[in-house]
Amino acid sequence: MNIIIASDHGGYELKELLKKKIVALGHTIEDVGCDSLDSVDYPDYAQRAVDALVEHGDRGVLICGTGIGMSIAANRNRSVRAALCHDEYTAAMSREHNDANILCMGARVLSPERAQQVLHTWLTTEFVGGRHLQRITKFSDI
Ligand SMILES: O=C(CO)[C@H](O)[C@H](O)[C@H](O)COP(=O)(O)O
Repeated sequence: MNIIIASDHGGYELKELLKKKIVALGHTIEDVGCDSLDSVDYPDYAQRAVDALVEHGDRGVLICGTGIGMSIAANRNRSVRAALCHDEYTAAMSREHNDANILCMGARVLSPERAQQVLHTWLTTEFVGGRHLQRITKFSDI
C-alpha cells in the first residue's frame, strides 16, 4: 500500500520511527511533514495528508501529541474515516468494523513500542464487511 504519513511537532519523532516500520512491512511511504520539532499547527498537516490520501494514497497515519486534533481535522473530509487508536484492540476494531482509512495516534500518550504494535495491527487487519458495511455506508447520510 501507499501510506501517507504526517505529524505536528508533538508527533515528529514518533513519525520518523514509524516510517521505518512501515517500510519494513513492505509498504511505500509519502511523508507530507512536518520536518522538525519546530512548533506547527496540526490542521495544516492533517489537510496535506488528507489531500494526498484522496488523490493517490491507500491509507494514512497521523500523529500529534494526543492524536485528538489530527482525528478531528481529518474527519472533516467526507472520504475519511480516521480512527484514534490507543491499543491493538481499538486498532483491530477500527479496521474490522469501521474500515478506517486513517490511523491517528498520540505520541504523548503511547510508548514507541505500543505505537508500533498499534500500527502493525492496523496495517494487517482487514475490514470484515457485512453488517459493518451497511453501517459505515450511513456515514454519508450525516
Ligand atoms: O491533538 C492535539 C491538539 O488537540 C495535539 O496534542 C497537539 O500536538 C498539541 O496540541 C500540541 O501542543 P503544544 O503545546 O503546542 O506542543
